[in-house]
Amino acid sequence: MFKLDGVTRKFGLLTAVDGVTLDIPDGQMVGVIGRSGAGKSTLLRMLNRLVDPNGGRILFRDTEVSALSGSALRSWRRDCAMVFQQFNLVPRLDVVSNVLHGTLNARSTLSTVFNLFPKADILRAIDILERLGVAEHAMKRAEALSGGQQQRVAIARALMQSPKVLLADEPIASLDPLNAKIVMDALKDINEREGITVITNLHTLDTARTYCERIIGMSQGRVVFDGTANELTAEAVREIYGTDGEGNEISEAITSTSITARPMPAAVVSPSPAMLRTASASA
Ligand SMILES: Nc1ncnc2c1ncn2[C@@H]1O[C@H](COP(=O)(O)OP(=O)(O)OP(=O)(O)O)[C@@H](O)[C@H]1O
Repeated sequence: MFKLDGVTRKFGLLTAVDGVTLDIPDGQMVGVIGRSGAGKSTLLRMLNRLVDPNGGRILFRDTEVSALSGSALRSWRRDCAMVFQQFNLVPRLDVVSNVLHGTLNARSTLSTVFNLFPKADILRAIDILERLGVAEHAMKRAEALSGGQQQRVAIARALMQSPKVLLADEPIASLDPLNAKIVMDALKDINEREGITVITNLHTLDTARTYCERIIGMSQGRVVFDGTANELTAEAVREIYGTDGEGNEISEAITSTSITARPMPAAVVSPSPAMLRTASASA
């Protein structure tokens, strides 16, 4: 389990994450929501130490993650894999080699330079690609795939590390609703079948509601909501997202993709300019 105790990150005078204290049991699927700039990415990046906290402690089981350095830190980054909004694949490299690069940390430089991978690893990579429904593209260059396919390859690369935790930083923000659904289904499946803890930042409230057993709402670096989808009342949503600056409530439709396509309520067919500003600020 993760234990975060007063975790803080400042950038100059700005406090991006402000004294976050949380316990996350193994095997949970957690969605982190909040307005743009609320501190979601910084929080996630501190968990695998892409960003160093400058206050508080992060523990995973018996390991103090926030104190790791050198090879212990590299090993933690293997255990705590991450996927990103922009996939971060090597575009001109074929899909299967991209996935095999998930084993890079564990391999010698020489075998990496010559792209020499053991047969067992190659078969495993193909297995994982098959499970994610993209094995037929194994020999294509990553750049030839659609966004949704590339994100599934990125997830395959993360799984190749046999992680204990999978972090996903806005994994569907660049995808159309159908691909967003496929990617979220894949993350949910990994969480349920393998018991891997999944912690994902999401811009869209309805996605968090649909997929995450636990939702953490952040505002100005602080956790202002921690509960289930059912507990996420209109009042809690208001506390997380605030108002549009003119006192109007933020409509849930504005924090929504249409993964679960719903008719737009009349009130948001013609949103006010302030609401549009809020929506694009959080897009
Ligand atoms: N490397 C950095 N240097 C300076 N400021 C930063 C840095 N990273 C983040 N910030 C600031 O910290 C605050 C929180 O940023 P963060 O990216 O964590 O928010 P977020 O909730 O993930 O937003 P978004 O949904 O837009 O990605 C923002 O004000 C941002 O500008």
